[in-house]
Amino acid sequence: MTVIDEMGKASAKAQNLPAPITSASRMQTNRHVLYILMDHDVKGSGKGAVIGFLKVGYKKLFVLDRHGAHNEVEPLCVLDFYIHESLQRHGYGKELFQHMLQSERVEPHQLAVDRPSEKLLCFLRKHYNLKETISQVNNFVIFEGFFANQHGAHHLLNGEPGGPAAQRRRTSGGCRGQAGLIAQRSSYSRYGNPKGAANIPERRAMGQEPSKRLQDVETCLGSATIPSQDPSDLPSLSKSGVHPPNGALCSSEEPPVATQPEPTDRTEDPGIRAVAESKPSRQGAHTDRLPPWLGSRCHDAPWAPWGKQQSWTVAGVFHDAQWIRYKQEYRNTRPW
Ligand SMILES: CC(=O)SCCNC(=O)CCNC(=O)[C@H](O)C(C)(C)COP(=O)(O)OP(=O)(O)OC[C@H]1O[C@@H](n2cnc3c(N)ncnc32)[C@H](O)[C@@H]1OP(=O)(O)O
Repeated sequence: MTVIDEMGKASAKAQNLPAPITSASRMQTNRHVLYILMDHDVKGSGKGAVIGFLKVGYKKLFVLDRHGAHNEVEPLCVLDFYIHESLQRHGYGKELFQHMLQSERVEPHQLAVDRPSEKLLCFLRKHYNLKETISQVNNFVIFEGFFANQHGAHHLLNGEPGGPAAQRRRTSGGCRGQAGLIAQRSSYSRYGNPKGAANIPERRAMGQEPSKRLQDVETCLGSATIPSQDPSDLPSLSKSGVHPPNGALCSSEEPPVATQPEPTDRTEDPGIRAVAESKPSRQGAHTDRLPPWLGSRCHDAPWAPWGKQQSWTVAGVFHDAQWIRYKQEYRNTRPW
């Protein structure tokens, strides 16, 4: 947990975020999956060192297509990605990302990326030829080809085999947040407490034999270290190999993440839903100005605090333009 917290802090610092968006406590309360790249061969320590991590998870989003129409989708999203400063541009990011793609069984253009940094945009352009973005009004970035695979995404929703993130999405609340996956440079391990191990037979059942090298995270990560932020602290790191010093570097003078106000993941946004559901749908609505993405009734909403404007009822649920906009904004994991 300390290692995850420290990685989250380092990533936030690298991205100039006001607070970490990845921490062990957050991993326990959501269905995201954390891939961690580790080097076991750190000379001297015997504990291994963390090189970086990649956090992904499925999210319901409203995204615009090329015609400006809203689509409600649930893509796999890249939520946080970090390689230690001293090791960037050595190919480790690609190694980790590639492992995630294979493990989740997704193509790069099927992903949505949560407010990508300039470095990540360059990375995606270079390694996956993802250049053309489709403009959105939220902070997620999607690329040309995203809508071509919606059929595949639907399959995942309906129980087709998927990667760890898809499994976690399908897992009932009881197992929520209890399993993750560690990608190590030389071996892959599942991160989880004893209950989390319940997911392993599920992988077998889907014909995906767990690696012979599968281990409990306690044996590989529990004692691992993370390189410090300052590359100058790492004199033994070479361009060709990763050799952080022995016993390095979990120390931090910052207070623990748990004591800082954590950013809220508003994916569920129950408050917004409650407001929407408490409003009755009016009968006798206008039907002549339907938005392109909805084939249903259109209302005025004189009771709305924001005044009279268009609203729609879809499958019996009240919607208006502001609500849609609101939802888009608050589905982002980075509220700032
Ligand atoms: C949704 C999100 O998570 S947004 C946040 C993304 N994370 C960050 O910005 C944190 C800081 N950056 C990093 O941790 C890393 O640079 C990552 C994760 C983006 C990429 O990992 P790396 O190990 O550096 O990638 P890898 O070595 O496989 O590929 C290198 C390519 O990435 C891109 N890249 C990496 N660093 C930079 C940089 N400083 N400036 C511009 N492009 C960069 C380039 O395309 C580079 O290719 P090039 O060297 O030929 O120009």
